[in-house]
Amino acid sequence: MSPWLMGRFPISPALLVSGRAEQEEPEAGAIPVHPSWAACSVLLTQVRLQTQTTYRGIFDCVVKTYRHESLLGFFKGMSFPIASIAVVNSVLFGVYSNTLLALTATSHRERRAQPPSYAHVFLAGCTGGFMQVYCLAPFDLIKVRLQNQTEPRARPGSPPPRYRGPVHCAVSICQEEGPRGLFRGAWALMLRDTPTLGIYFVTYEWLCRQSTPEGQSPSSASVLVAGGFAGILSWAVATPLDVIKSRMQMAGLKHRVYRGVLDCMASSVRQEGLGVFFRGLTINSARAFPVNAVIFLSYEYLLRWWG
Ligand SMILES: CN(C)C(=N)NCCC[C@H](N)C(=O)O
Repeated sequence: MSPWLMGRFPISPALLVSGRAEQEEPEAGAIPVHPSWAACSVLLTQVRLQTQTTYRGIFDCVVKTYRHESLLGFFKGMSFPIASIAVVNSVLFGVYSNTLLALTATSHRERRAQPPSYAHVFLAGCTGGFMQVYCLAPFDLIKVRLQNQTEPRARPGSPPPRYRGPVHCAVSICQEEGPRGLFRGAWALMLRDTPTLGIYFVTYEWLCRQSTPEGQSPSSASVLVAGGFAGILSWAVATPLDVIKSRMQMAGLKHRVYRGVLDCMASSVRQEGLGVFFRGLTINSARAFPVNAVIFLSYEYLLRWWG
């Protein structure tokens, strides 16, 4: 067994009380912890909490998923986001940098001596957010559909899940809902990402400037902290529309028709109250810090090498 799998996350109260965390074979209630599992489970839990009403919270969702679908259940729908992450982030950061270049006529290097105005940073961030929607929308839809499949792994005699994998999911959506079906929820995604990515880059710039002497480049620690907080703040603002986006993406499958973003908002609030907008907020914010700290550090290093 890999050393990572040896670290257990003892879910059952009996294990917590007895402190018997080190056991030979995983048993119901004890979830093996692995970094990749942790990352995937966060994404899956977030999507399920936002679109399904059967879970009482993060803990309940993790335990039920593990019991019904085993450890592999947490990796559902992950191959597409992993394959697409480089493309989507390149579009976002590429459009952001080039828009800032066009607006300020200064290169990345010159920008430390002549920092761009926050209005320019906001505008460039919004443009990046708007443009990334075109490539993010189909990948995100497929991820949400696959992560919402709660069937356990195929066993002889048990009905197969609706989608057998990402390619089958994409082909089925095209056949059943038309090619435009792949862009279901794209309006909500655009409304989510355009302003929040403006906020994301402004927060990052502001925090970097607060912790860096004038004219100097921010240290790696400043970049990590500023990137992490920019991620948390932008996801906190984005969560209400993230819930609506995920529900609209699932609507085609459930043959549920929303007349638009406002209709989806109104019907979700009518049925579940205002709290619906905050579903997945904790988990979104928790994953946002490490993910965005690393994203900004990579961005800064790449610009220093090539900028
Ligand atoms: C609030 N939003 C939408 C963002 N801050 N987006 C940019 C962050 C990208 C990163 N892949 C992430 O998932 O956090």
